[in-house]
Amino acid sequence: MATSPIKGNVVHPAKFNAENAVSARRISKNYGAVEALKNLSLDFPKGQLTSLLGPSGCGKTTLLKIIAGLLDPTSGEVEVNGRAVTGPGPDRAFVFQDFALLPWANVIRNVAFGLELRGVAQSEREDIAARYIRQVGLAGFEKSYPHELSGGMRQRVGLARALSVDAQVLLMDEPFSAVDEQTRRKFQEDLLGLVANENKTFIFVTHSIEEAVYVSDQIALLLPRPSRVHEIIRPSGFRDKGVDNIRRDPEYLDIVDRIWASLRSYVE
Ligand SMILES: Nc1ncnc2c1ncn2[C@@H]1O[C@H](COP(=O)(O)OP(=O)(O)OP(=O)(O)O)[C@@H](O)[C@H]1O
Repeated sequence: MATSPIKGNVVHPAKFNAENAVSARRISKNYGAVEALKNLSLDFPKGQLTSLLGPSGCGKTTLLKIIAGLLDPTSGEVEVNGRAVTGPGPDRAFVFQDFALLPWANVIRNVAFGLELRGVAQSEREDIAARYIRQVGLAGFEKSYPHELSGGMRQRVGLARALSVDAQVLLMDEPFSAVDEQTRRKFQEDLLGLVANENKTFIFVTHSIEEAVYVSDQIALLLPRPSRVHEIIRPSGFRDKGVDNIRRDPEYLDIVDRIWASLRSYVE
């Protein structure tokens, strides 16, 4: 198992030395006879975005749910800021693939829902929700209902809800898979802005190699089931070159190729 950064990438020293917000240690997870994860260890640096990338069914969602505290590992443990995870907690927020919005509640109530569950007073939670609704580009839609919104807008509501509870760790399970390509690219750009400005730790599951390379400070390549970390890649050289230049940057293209070379054996 190689868990060192791929040689040849320029690693931003400040980012490389960052402390870890989340550490998964020797995680195994069996579903009956199915071994999903086996002895998987991975650190998630604070304030950075780590993507989990790997063949379908390798256990990415399982790992995310274990970190969220929604699922117990068969063995091993997860620490968030040095404290062992024993269940869901306010330090982590989950952005679901299917948005998980309340159909009977308008946008502001949906965004404020996490705060409502935490007992925050209505005027305060609506102020906070309104701020994040603006931040994700949904100003003017506060009173709309989920069925009146496009898939991309619903995804933004889910993101605003996760941001508004002010969790330090955001867990995102293929958050952009249900939207069209243009919307997806815009989300990816916006996500880079959030990572830069919000000082939160993002853990991001995606099937897309290009998406992982575009948005990530760190990419963990997982092996097929029973899964563990095959390789850790830290793209860094193109991060400051502007969102429009990333996709034609030689380092970006090189990393995309190398990941594909690594993963293609599992799909052939
Ligand atoms: N509740 C469950 N009961 C039994 N097996 C399960 C359960 N949940 C997941 N699995 C199995 O565990 C393995 C890992 O599943 P998981 O959903 O974590 O993978 P994934 O990498 O997220 O998949 P994908 O990329 O297709 O979304 C798969 O083989 C899956 O069939």
